[in-house]
Amino acid sequence: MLLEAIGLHTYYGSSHILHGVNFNIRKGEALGLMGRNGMGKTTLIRTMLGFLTPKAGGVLVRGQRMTGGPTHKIARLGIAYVPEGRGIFPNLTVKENLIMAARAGVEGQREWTFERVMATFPRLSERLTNGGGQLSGGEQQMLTIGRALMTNPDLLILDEATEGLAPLIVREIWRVIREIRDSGIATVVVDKNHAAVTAVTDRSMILVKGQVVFDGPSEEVRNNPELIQKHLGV
Ligand SMILES: Nc1ncnc2c1ncn2[C@@H]1O[C@H](COP(=O)(O)OP(=O)(O)OP(=O)(O)O)[C@@H](O)[C@H]1O
Repeated sequence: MLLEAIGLHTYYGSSHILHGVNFNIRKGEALGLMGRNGMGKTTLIRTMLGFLTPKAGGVLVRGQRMTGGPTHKIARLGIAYVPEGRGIFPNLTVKENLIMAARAGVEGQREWTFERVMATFPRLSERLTNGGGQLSGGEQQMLTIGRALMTNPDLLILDEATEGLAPLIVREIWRVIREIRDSGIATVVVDKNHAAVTAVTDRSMILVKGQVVFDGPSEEVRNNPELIQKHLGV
């Protein structure tokens, strides 16, 4: 198992957000994490990455106990995170942003090179000498994903990667997510678009008020309009 959470209870101050959440993902698996606003998706991710320490429950990364972090050690175990909003260096060029992030994966793999990232994001290859801060929102999102890929992760976690972007860019991001999945990197995709999520993932989880109400094949979500209406519908 790449990443596993057992019985997580996470709080912000006195608000109890996660109520005994179990989570797991294995190598190469593509998992959709869904639920309406405020149901705890980001809190779950942030707890598993060590940014938050749960009051009860545990986090295992590659079978090692990593509850509460440290986050940099979890990242070094091959877990890359693309947070909501963006994480780039605005004063560095696109090329510098990418090169700075480069490293071999946990098993020494270097499949995601600068050249491969360029081939995946042709748009970025036209902006190499631009500062990160000069890019459009969509391009910044691509650069954030590109930086994550440069670390040759075994698991990539994408939190609302398409949020607020133009339709054309959104389509391109979904294409890239598919490509990443097909390259064998495990992915956790958090997104409001359940049709798109279930189309690119094998398995889906649905959170309601900090509890897992569904964990099963994405196909089952796709074919169950009632489930969608009840837990995901607007
Ligand atoms: N830093 C914080 N301090 C206090 N409460 C918070 C904090 N961050 C989130 N919350 C609350 O925790 C709950 C879960 O939020 P979370 O961001 O995990 O939900 P989410 O499912 O990711 O939704 P969204 O799609 O809105 O990001 C919400 O009620 C939110 O208001």
